[in-house]
Amino acid sequence: MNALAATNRNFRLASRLLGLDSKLEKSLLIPFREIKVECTIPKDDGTLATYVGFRVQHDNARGPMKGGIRYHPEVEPDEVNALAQLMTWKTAVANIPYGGAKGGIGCDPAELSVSELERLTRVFTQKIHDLIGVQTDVPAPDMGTGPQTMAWILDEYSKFHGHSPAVVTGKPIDLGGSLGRDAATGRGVLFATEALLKEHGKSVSGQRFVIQGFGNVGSWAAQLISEKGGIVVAVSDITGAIKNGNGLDIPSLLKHSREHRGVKGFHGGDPIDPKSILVEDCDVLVPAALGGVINRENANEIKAKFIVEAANHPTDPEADEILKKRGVVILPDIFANSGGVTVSYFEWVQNIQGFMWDEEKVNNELRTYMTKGFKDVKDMCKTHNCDLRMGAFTLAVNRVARATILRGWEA
Ligand SMILES: NC(=O)C1=CN([C@@H]2O[C@H](COP(=O)(O)OP(=O)(O)OC[C@H]3O[C@@H](n4cnc5c(N)ncnc54)[C@H](OP(=O)(O)O)[C@@H]3O)[C@@H](O)[C@H]2O)C=CC1
Ligand SMILES: O=C(O)CCC(=O)C(=O)O
Repeated sequence: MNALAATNRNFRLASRLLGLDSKLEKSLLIPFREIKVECTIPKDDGTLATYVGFRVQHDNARGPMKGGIRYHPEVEPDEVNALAQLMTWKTAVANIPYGGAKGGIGCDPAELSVSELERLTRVFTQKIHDLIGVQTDVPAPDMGTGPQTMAWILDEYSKFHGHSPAVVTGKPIDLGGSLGRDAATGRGVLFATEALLKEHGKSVSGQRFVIQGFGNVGSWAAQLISEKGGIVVAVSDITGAIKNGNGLDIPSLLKHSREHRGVKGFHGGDPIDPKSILVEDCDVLVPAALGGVINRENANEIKAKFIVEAANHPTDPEADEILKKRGVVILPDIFANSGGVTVSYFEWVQNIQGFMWDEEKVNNELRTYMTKGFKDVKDMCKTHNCDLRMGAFTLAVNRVARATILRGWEA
């Protein structure tokens, strides 16, 4: 099942649990706007190259649409649509005043030079600048993008609209970024995991973790989990996978990964087949890379008791069913990785206020939001006698439906 079909299915299940009117259901599913643009840039060697960029704005009933921009070879319209819809539900679970959007460019950032990436980002921004804005649609980083990408978008957007730091989040601190945003998704994953484990009479300390992906989210999650006494026994990225049953030394692995552009070759563990990372023995599995990686091919082999979805839609519905029957507890993406967009919200608030918070305030507020989010999800699980994914979906869909009804349908 592709990402969009899977996301639509989860939405429809939640809608049925809530007893939503079928017309409202349909209206909540259809995106507000889908943008597709062709971005042609001169490469460093003088030849021209064309890339296709997307921005899907899913829903704005609760506020400006919000979501990352992904640079990855597999970016395609259905997936961007699914990710945009997930952002609508994620901002609603977090209870921050946003709707949902997502964007992406089909490209391999590892094969582009820094100046090619800058040209591509600027052309993309030129094509969408009229459709994004501080109160309309606020992009942020996702896979393959980061603070530098946001700085280029900010600069290009500001040429048309005047200096507008709040038009993107996840910016460099020197351009109005928030302290704590870089680590926020990983820190949110830690807070979410703490809340989940506490519910089961456990703590992070002493639990064995496996993490797929060692980019922004995976590497921060690994660092913060290990600082809390969690034992990270295996990690993978695109270059390979490594394992150490006694726990990987995460600070050394981070240093190695920065110096060698990947985890491959790290001497503090044994290399393993990256394909086996998800089925390695552990207590908590943290997928923090691509979508759809947990599916019917591997769901029966997964050893973890808990799955914390740091990536977006890592688990497809067939795997969800298999894992549920096997008693594996899944903390869904729209709650587990909401720390990133929550601190993006704090960044936007700081930009609008023109006042910078210290990092302690950012992290404390994040903990408050994540703790409240977990309680709200659990309350919905009780109300609807459902699992955590449906708890999160019913919470979100109900909030967005209420806002939509309150705003009215008059033309
Ligand atoms: N950044 C954010 O704030 C948020 C991100 N997310 C989600 O988290 C996930 C990761 O995003 P982010 O950390 O930002 O992205 P990054 O680009 O920073 O990192 C992605 C990581 O995944 C690795 N990777 C890519 N393909 C594979 C593969 N086939 N097997 C194993 N590892 C792979 C990459 O390896 P390499 O570096 O070697 O290419 C890299 O380590 C995505 O699903 C994203 O949507 C969710 C919420 C917020
Ligand atoms: O920080 C943001 O605005 C969005 C991050 C994002 O794309 C996500 O949560 O998937």
